[in-house]
Amino acid sequence: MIELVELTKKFKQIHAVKNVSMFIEKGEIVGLLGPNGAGKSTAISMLSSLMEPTGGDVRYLNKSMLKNPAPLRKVTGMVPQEIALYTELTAEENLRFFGRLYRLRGTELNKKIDEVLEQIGLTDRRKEVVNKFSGGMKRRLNIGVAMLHDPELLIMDEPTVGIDPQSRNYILETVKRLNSEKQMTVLYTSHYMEEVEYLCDRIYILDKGNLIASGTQEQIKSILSTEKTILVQANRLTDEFVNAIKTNPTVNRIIVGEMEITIIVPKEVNIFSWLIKLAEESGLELSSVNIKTPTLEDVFLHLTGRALRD
Ligand SMILES: Nc1ncnc2c1ncn2[C@@H]1O[C@H](COP(=O)(O)OP(=O)(O)OP(=O)(O)O)[C@@H](O)[C@H]1O
Repeated sequence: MIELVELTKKFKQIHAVKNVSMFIEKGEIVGLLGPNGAGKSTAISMLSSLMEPTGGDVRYLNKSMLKNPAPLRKVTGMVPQEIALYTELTAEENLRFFGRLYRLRGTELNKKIDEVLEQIGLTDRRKEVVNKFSGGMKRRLNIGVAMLHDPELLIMDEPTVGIDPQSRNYILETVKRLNSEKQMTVLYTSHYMEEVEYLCDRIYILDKGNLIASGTQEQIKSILSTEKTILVQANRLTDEFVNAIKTNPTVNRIIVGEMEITIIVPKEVNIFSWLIKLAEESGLELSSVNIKTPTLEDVFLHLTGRALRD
């Protein structure tokens, strides 16, 4: 349905997106995962023709959209990261205002407003002004605005940042529902790997403007098939303990949290008993040592040496 072909964006000093190629098939939920500043917003701004690329192409149904983006715009709903609503107006008035911009009128508009309010779970709050809404409700209304013209493709730019867990859950479930009931195609950008793991059929991982991995979750995780991840939790950590692990030649990578350490070693390496002995020698009490099944976070760590949320 949509293809990004070697898409590039350079700002003066910054090469924000470097030769990124992606495709989105009809009916898929595709994830674009990467830490802050990875280039996700820049990539989707180019995809939705809000920003001109420095190089490359955006194609919709095999036609370039760079000179004439109208066909793609018509079928795209964009949920921006920033809330774009009139806070003095009610939920319903906002939808009416934006619906008119999409040239909806009369009963068609009323019907659409009712349908969207239902989908975002704000039917009973429709008469309330937006500045009384919680962050999560504003985000839901922001999504509703993008759905007014029945888009085939919904592009969501980190739609759950800074909201309460309940609203976040609601948004994730709404995306799933729209996809399964209305066959809506979704491009979902996030730096929360668990959201992308939960929602997406296929995933692209972006870091510093580069696409560093892509495929289904299984394909991406198979990058780690030669390694395993060990999670060590302790009541406290000491430099001595951490340094000993860091300098163990069988350890490929390590990430240190406040009370836990993630260690990546080759699959065949067994450092369980060594770790326990080391903890004893360092006077640490370990609360658990577990082998984790790989997550996308582990893949990111493996590929970049950094945590996704650094
Ligand atoms: N208009 C701009 N002018 C200059 N630099 C920019 C501009 N927009 C983005 N950048 C830079 O491009 C890089 C990628 O930013 P982008 O917003 O696309 O990342 P992101 O993955 O969406 O991260 P975030 O989650 O923080 O929005 C960053 O280094 C950013 O500072």
